[in-house]
Amino acid sequence: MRLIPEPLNAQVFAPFGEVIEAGDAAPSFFINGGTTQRFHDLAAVTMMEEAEDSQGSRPVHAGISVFRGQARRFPMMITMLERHPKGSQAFMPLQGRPYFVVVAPPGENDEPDLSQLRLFYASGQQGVNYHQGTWHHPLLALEQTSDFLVVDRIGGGSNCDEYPFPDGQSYVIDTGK
Ligand SMILES: NC(=O)N[C@@H](O)C(=O)O
Ligand code: NI
Repeated sequence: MRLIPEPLNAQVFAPFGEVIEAGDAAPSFFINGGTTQRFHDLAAVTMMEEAEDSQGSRPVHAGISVFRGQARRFPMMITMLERHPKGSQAFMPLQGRPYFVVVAPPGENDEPDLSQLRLFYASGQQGVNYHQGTWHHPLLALEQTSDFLVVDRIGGGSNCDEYPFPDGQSYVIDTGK
């Protein structure tokens, strides 16, 4: 089955997370004597604490990392999704390059509802913050190797559930170029 890319905006992405974008619709105010416009609280970082029994591990914190994603080749077969049940995960492009986002809503089951699978085209000015538990495909950089600032939970316990699609069930994504 082929997934059709949809333009990304805060409304359509709301079931999956937030869009991080310094646009006209974003709440903002001026600080630093009017020299800086603060686009305020665009997304929430959520994290679950350590399990009681995790001895000696570093305290849970929101880590800031850089992901250097290699350009994917298209058309591409999507055969799995993952989720982070203990924390949110945010991606912000650092070089203004577009990327694809594949998501399915979070839920109580151990499997995503693939009937609600969505493909979004994110511009190079849009970041995404996946809600805790939102099913998503790992980073899908387009065109060229691209750097992304990533904010997610660093801490103990298992925080990455992977779901390989059942045999014979796969989805094709393409840039249409
Ligand atoms: N595994 C990892 O750190 N990256 C994924 O979570 C991803 O969403 O790219
Ligand atoms: Ni992830």
